[in-house]
Amino acid sequence: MLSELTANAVADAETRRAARSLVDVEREALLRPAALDALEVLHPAGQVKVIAEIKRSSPSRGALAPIVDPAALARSYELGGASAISVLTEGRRFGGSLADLVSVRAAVALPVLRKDFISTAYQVFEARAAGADLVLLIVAALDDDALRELFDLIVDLGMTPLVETHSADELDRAAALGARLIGVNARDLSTFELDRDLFGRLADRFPDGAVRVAESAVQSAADVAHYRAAGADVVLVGEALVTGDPVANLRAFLAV
Ligand SMILES: O=C(O)c1ccccc1NCC(=O)[C@H](O)[C@H](O)COP(=O)(O)O
Repeated sequence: MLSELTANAVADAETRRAARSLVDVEREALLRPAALDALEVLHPAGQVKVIAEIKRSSPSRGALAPIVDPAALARSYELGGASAISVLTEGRRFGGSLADLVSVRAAVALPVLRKDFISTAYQVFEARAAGADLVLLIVAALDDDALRELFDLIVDLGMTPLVETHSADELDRAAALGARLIGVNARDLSTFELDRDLFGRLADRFPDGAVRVAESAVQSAADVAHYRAAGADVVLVGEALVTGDPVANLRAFLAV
């Protein structure tokens, strides 16, 4: 599933590239105002922080919510106390787009994450051109050379890589990169199985000084408390926010 999602994302980026060349996208990326400092915003604090996700549908759950106005949802997230917004820009299985990211960027003052299956420099330049401050890199989808190249490009463009892992070996690879914002996704991206305890089992392997992000499987404040007790600085939440009351849920999560 992960290799299919990544291959589809590359094919879709190639289609966009036929209309908008790498040179054009690079120019747009370099003309953008500087990215927000997501590491400063997500820095560990006395309270857990939330990255709130715009997620219309998913391979594991199908349609989740008919989000007609992602900018309005992002403003609700900001009102509810989210520290950053994740925008799923993958179109085929998640129903997202770069247009969603552009409208969210214009609507909020928070850092915005491009959440997609990134494996080419073109996709990174697209992210910055659309106004992203953070870009997701999924360790399982990239070999070490690609991971290094994309990580360095994201940093060179002034953005922050969120390096996503799902095993001890992947966490070690993220640490070797020098990643300072590292996620452990409870969801196995190939089988869709959820393991809320994975974060806790890997928590000791995070490098010193890294911001620890627990991704996926938050349905309630109790789940946030579970991740927090295991050492999470930040939780990344999608489904529970798009299917429930985003402001009320965020406030409940932040009260943990
Ligand atoms: O959500 C999926 O079904 C999925 C399947 C395959 C690859 C990625 C997938 N989701 C991306 C994410 O990691 C989540 O959207 C994100 O962590 C939020 O998860 P949740 O709060 O459980 O919606």
